[in-house]
Amino acid sequence: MLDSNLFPYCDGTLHCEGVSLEKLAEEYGTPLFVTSRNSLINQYRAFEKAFAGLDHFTCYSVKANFNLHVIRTLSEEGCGCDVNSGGELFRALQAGVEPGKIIMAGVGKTASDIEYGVKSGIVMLKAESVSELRLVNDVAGRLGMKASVGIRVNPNVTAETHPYITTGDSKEKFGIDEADLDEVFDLLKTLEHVDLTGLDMHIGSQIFDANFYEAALEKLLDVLAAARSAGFDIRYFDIGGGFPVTYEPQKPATPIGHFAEKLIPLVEKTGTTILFEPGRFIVANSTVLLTKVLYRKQNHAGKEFVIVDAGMTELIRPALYQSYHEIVAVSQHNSVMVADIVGPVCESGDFFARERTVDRVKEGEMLAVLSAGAYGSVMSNNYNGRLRPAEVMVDGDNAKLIRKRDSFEQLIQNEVF
Ligand SMILES: Cc1ncc(COP(=O)(O)O)c(C=O)c1O
Ligand SMILES: N[C@@H](CCCC[NH3+])C(=O)O
Repeated sequence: MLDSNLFPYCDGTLHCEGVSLEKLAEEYGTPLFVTSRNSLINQYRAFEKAFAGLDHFTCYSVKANFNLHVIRTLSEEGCGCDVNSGGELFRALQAGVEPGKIIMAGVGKTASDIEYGVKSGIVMLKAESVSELRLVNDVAGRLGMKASVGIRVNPNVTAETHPYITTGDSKEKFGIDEADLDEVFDLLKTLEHVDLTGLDMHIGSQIFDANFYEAALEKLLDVLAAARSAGFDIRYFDIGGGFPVTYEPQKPATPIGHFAEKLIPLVEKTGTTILFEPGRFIVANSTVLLTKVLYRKQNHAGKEFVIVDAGMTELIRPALYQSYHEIVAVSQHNSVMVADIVGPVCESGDFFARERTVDRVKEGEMLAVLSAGAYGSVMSNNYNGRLRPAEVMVDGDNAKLIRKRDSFEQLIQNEVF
């Protein structure tokens, strides 16, 4: 749900901060992602305020939105980064984030991801299997270095969220089972190029109930005690991300302060720096996807379709997770209709909303798909020969292009023909 202070209607037109979305669509075309810089800053500060009493460091999970300007805006506020691959590490470093503020996750890191992380001197690589620990040791040994490593523990806690984004259950591929950790500690004592510095969990995304964190943390605290009694100097205790946002006004997210109240007492006496990896919480509601109504049509069954110029190629969340995104007209209307809002892609799953009451827009008018800042642009693709959209960041009355629209030439540039 948008912050109406940052996305207000002025003279009947939706704005991002001080800039009219109509004007942005005219200047940059559609589909277009428009991000409020101050929304990013406000969310980061709200997170920091909630956990202010705790010795912690926040590493924004760049997988949610890896645009260089988004990363840089947060990094200028003092935030670090959580990256999931060499490619994301490259982005974070390019955006100017210091390696000493970066941690690396990833269930399938390659030797080159690991080498890049170790060479760059990041804070901690989070290992997710025994084989990975051995590989990290080999890579670091070859480099003549010692790698700072955290173990991602799979706490076997099934957080209630969409099944595709729950990650702390033992049915999922993530992390190392608690039951295997004694063996892991024994192995680590033999690995000369690995320094176990942290423990880590991440139980999923868009989690409303803090009890799931509590249940997982209790297990991670047992692991901390076991690691210490095995002689390891654990400095980082990483709780992951997953903090929720409101997509539907009828389903408001649990406030971040509630998570802080529940979690701080559990971890404040660990004698470690607590790491957080929020992604969605920081970026989801910072961005709208602007799209133009190409056609309207009714079929004989009385169904109304609004065909827009953005689709699952720009925002795949409704197709992949049946996610709800609010949709509003950029020019205010005073009458509504029930329609399917669908994209141009040749897939029946290419819709933003079905049977939704929306403003009675006409062809050529603009819609804004809200809460498109997390897992939006980053998951966009060129299926159907679609051009990934441009992105604009607004700060007060200023708008800046932060990503150009793909071109036809880019569609074939890597093909050897
Ligand atoms: C390891 C890890 N950390 C952090 C995140 C960010 O999650 P969210 O965007 O829900 O905060 C994810 C994604 O779920 C993740 O896999
Ligand atoms: N892409 C998912 C979130 C994935 C979280 C990454 N582990 C979404 O849009 O909700």
